[in-house]
Amino acid sequence: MGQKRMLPYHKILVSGARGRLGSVICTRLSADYQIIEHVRGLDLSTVIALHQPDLIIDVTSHINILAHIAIYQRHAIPVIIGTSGISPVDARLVCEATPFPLLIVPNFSMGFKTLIQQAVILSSQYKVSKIIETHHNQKKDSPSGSSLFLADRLDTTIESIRVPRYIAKHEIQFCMEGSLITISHEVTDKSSFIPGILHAIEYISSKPSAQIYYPGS
Ligand SMILES: NC(=O)C1=CN([C@@H]2O[C@H](COP(=O)(O)OP(=O)(O)OC[C@H]3O[C@@H](n4cnc5c(N)ncnc54)[C@H](OP(=O)(O)O)[C@@H]3O)[C@@H](O)[C@H]2O)C=CC1
Ligand SMILES: O=C(O)C1=N[C@H](C(=O)O)C[C@H](O)C1
Repeated sequence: MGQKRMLPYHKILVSGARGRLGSVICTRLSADYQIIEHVRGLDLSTVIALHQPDLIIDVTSHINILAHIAIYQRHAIPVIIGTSGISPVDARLVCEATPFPLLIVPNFSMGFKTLIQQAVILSSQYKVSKIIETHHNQKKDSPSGSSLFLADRLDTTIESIRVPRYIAKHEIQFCMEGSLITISHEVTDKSSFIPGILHAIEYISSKPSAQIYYPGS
């Protein structure tokens, strides 16, 4: 009979628990972890002090994320930030000022890391033309968080497109003598974020320093 694997955490607080991504995370993680739901209107610091989670996942909004991070820094509990809208400059400042495990994860989809790796290789041979990011029209921030980090890495511009009933796509165009090369990563099912979230939970349990993190091999 196989032994049950020891889980790295017991009690996970999910801020943004009732949102599109938060609800998928809570459903999946509730099989293995005790989930504390933090929703708008509840004082975040009070909820943390009351429930003493051993890990926090934030999937809320670009408007409040820096204020939430300041609260996490006061409580010094390991935290995974999936919320977009943090600029690469702010992300680096947050990491420098955080002496405990904090992961800023611009994109939980495992394939996104491959997109970055391939883009970096191509950018050494071709001129990067632009990034095009396409998302569902309920998305509140623009450009997407992932495209901000891509643009920072590739030193290029971003075009944003919003479409009803869409999930997410990031494309990078490279140009060469009268032709274009385009590479892209598209999320076709929100469940594709879950393996990356599990990967991030495993990784943060190894107590890394605060960092920008892309799940995947
Ligand atoms: N890293 C990644 O791979 C991914 C990141 N994201 C990012 O995650 C975030 C959430 O996305 P999504 O679930 O689609 O968005 P939703 O708007 O569906 O969900 C966000 C949830 O957070 C709540 N919320 C907003 N502000 C606060 C606050 N101050 N305190 C507590 N709860 C709050 C919202 O409540 P209310 O409805 O009342 O506003 C809502 O329930 C976005 O920044 C998005 O870009 C999304 C997908 C993948
Ligand atoms: O809001 C979304 O949906 C997504 N947000 C993230 C971003 O802004 O980069 C990641 C993914 O593209 C889905």
